[in-house]
Amino acid sequence: MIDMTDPADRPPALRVAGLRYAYPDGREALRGVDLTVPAGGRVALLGPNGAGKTTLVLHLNGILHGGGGTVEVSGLPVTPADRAGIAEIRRRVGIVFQDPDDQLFMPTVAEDVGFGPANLGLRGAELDARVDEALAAVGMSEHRDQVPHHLSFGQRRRVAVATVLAMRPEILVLDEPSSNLDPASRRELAEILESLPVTLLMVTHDLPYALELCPRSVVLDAGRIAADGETVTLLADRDLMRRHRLELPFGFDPVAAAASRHPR
Ligand SMILES: Nc1ncnc2c1ncn2[C@@H]1O[C@H](COP(=O)(O)OP(=O)(O)OP(=O)(O)O)[C@@H](O)[C@H]1O
Repeated sequence: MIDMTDPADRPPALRVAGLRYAYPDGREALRGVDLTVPAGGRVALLGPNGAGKTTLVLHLNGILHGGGGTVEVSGLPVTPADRAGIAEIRRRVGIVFQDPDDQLFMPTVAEDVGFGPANLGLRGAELDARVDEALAAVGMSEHRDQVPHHLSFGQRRRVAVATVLAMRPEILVLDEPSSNLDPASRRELAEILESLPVTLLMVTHDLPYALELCPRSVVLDAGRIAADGETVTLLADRDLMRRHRLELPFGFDPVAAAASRHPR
C-alpha cells in the first residue's frame, strides 16, 4: 500500500538513540550512537574496519540487542522480546549481507526469492508475482529456475538483493554492496539501487559509490558517530578523512565527481 501522508508528517524511517553494545567478551562496539534517517533518505555509513558499522546494522532489525538505548523503525520500537512486533520490523527492514551465500540456501533462485514471502503466507499466483517483481527489479528474471550456487558472484549478490526486495521493505540496508563486483556489475547494481523507492542505508568502504548513491553520509569510528553531513562535503574534508582512515581512490576528486553528476 502506498503511504500518501506527507513525508514531513511521517515518523523517521530509522531513529537510533543512545545505542550502546558490548559483545559477550566485553568488547565495546557501540558507545552511544544517535542516528535519524527520514523516510526516503539515502545515507552511507562509512568508517574504518572495526568501527561498529555491522554491529549497528544488526541492531536495526533486532538481531543484536540488549545493550543500552533505543531503535525505532517508522515509529515502531525494535523490541526482540515482542515476537509479533519483531516479525513486522523484519518485514520492513531488509538487510542484504556482504556475502550473498549467507542469504541463498534453496535449490532454485525462485525458491530463494520466494522464501520470505511464503513465510508471510503468500501462495500460488500471488507468490509467483512477488518473485517475478523482485527478480525483474534486479534484472535476474531469466535466471529464475537456476541453482543459486551456479551463478556468478555478482549475479548471486543481485539475487540476495531480490530476496530482500520480495518482502517489499521500507528500508533497505546493504553491507558493502559493491565489494567483489567487476566495474560493469558495480555500475549496474548502482542503477538498480537508484531506481528503488526505499529508504537506503548503505555500509561501504567504496567512497565513490557512497557519493554516487547517497547524498548524506555518516562516519562511525570506535563506536561513535564522528561526522554526519553531505557526502561530498565529508569526502572533501581531508583532515576528517585522514582521522578516520578513509581513503579516496588515487586522483578521485569528490567535488568534481559530484558536479559532473549534478551539473548546475
Ligand atoms: N562476535 C563478536 N565478538 C566479539 N567482538 C566482536 C564481534 N563482532 C565484532 N566484534 C568487535 O566489535 C567491533 C566492531 O565490529 P564491526 O564488525 O561492527 O565493525 P565494522 O565497522 O563493521 O568493521 P568492518 O569494516 O571491518 O566490517 C570490533 O572491535 C570487532 O572486533
